[in-house]
Amino acid sequence: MTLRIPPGTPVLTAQAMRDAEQACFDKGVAQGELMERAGAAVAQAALRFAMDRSILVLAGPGNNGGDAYVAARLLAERGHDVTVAALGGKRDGAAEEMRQRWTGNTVPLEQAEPRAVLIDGLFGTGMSRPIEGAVKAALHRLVAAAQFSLAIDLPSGLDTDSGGDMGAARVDVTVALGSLKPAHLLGYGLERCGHVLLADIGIPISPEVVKLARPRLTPPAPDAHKYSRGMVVVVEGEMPGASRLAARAALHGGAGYVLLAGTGSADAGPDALVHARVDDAKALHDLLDDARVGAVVIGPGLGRSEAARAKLEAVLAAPHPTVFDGDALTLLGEGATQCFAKRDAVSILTPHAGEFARMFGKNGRGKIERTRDAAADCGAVIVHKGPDTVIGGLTQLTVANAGTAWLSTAGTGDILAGLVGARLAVEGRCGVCHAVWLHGRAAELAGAAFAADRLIRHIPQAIEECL
Ligand SMILES: NC(=O)C1=CN([C@@H]2O[C@H](COP(=O)(O)OP(=O)(O)OC[C@H]3O[C@@H](n4cnc5c(N)ncnc54)[C@H](O)[C@@H]3O)[C@@H](O)[C@H]2O)[C@@H](O)CC1
Ligand SMILES: [K+]
Repeated sequence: MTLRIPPGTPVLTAQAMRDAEQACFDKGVAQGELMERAGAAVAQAALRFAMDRSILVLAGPGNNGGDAYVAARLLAERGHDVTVAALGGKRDGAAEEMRQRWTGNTVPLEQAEPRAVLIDGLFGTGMSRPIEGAVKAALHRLVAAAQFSLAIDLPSGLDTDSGGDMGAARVDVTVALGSLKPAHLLGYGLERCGHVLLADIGIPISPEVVKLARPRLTPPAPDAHKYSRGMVVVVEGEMPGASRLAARAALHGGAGYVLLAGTGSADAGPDALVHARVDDAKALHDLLDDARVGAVVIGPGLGRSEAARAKLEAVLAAPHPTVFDGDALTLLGEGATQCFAKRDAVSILTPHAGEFARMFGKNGRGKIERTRDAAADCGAVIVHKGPDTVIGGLTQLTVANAGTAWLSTAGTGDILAGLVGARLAVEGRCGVCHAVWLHGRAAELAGAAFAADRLIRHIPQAIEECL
């Protein structure tokens, strides 16, 4: 049982999990065997927290309920006072076998009395519709009255692939079986799952999606110089503070040379930042005619005027890897897919939910699928920001719960754009995920109530932790 979810842990959708289980069955592992392992992992976790308190196990109609019956049996064998609150009668396959092997106290779900410890095995990855009135009421009543609650695989009432709410109650601990699911990291799941533990139940997994890992970074080579370290051009806009934040983040993010292309006024430091006067799109075009440029950042504070649009066009036409953020994304709006699909150079898009919806529309699918599809349509890397950032367009989709809620302050997105630019110039496309991790780690190091400026100071320490 893993107490802290290790870096790079696979994240499987409901279907991918079913496929992985099926591959196990095809190799001759019986369904009952997997269910025994799942129930044993749940019982092991519950034992840690239950002490000698009485336990109520909710057992639903599917295999999540089968796991619940196994856990109930194993806990009762250990001398615990266990009651099962069952939903439905006869089950199928291994779940029915486990129900029959349970010989202890059983009551119908809706008549169950609360106990100190609650184990929720009503629904897992098979949730297909919102939980209905009486069942939902019983679930919420019993979870609220328990001193400690633990969910098997997922809190019942979460949509596995989107983290959408279908009537879930918040539990203290969730034991994820076999792998993480998107709902452990996305949307409502972030709050409803409580502390997530991961139980290895021996199902081989080949992941399409992983949880963001701390990167391993390499220091500059002995013969490095400022240009070989990575040169970043940040395009200054109508709100120069935002682009300065991005430029300073790029400087602290490991780039060798950062050039702010705008008014050319060096009044607002730091002194290491190089200021180039760029009055219009033509001047920007000329500035970008430089093979040493490793990455361009455009969007923070850019504005939405015709002049801003002309600068954006100049950057789009340039051959350099580029981070498109904020106003650059808003200016493109619905035309984004077409525009990026025909761009040859590497494009990294860093939209928040609103910018993403303006470019790619809103539909009912989960954040992982929407990000993956948009990245594929654009031929770009997309960092779909939020407390549950999803990065699509690289070899593996990555989900990050990086940082803290204190990141919800003005300027932190500009800093991420600059940091992505720096890591892109230093390491190429793989640097995108690294930047997201460094940004989150810098937020942890910055502590409470920081202003965005202060976040930048913590980036070098975050980098040092990865060397
Ligand atoms: N497939 C396997 O062999 C294994 C599955 N495992 C467990 O099995 C779970 C998935 O099992 P299932 O696919 O059977 O699905 P679930 O047990 O999550 O639930 C499916 C059942 O609930 C019903 N249902 C769905 N939504 C409902 C609603 N709103 N109201 C009332 N009934 C509803 C369905 O009709 C079906 O009978 C995993 O989360 C995990 O706990 C583990 O035991 C490991 C092995
Ligand atoms: K559950």
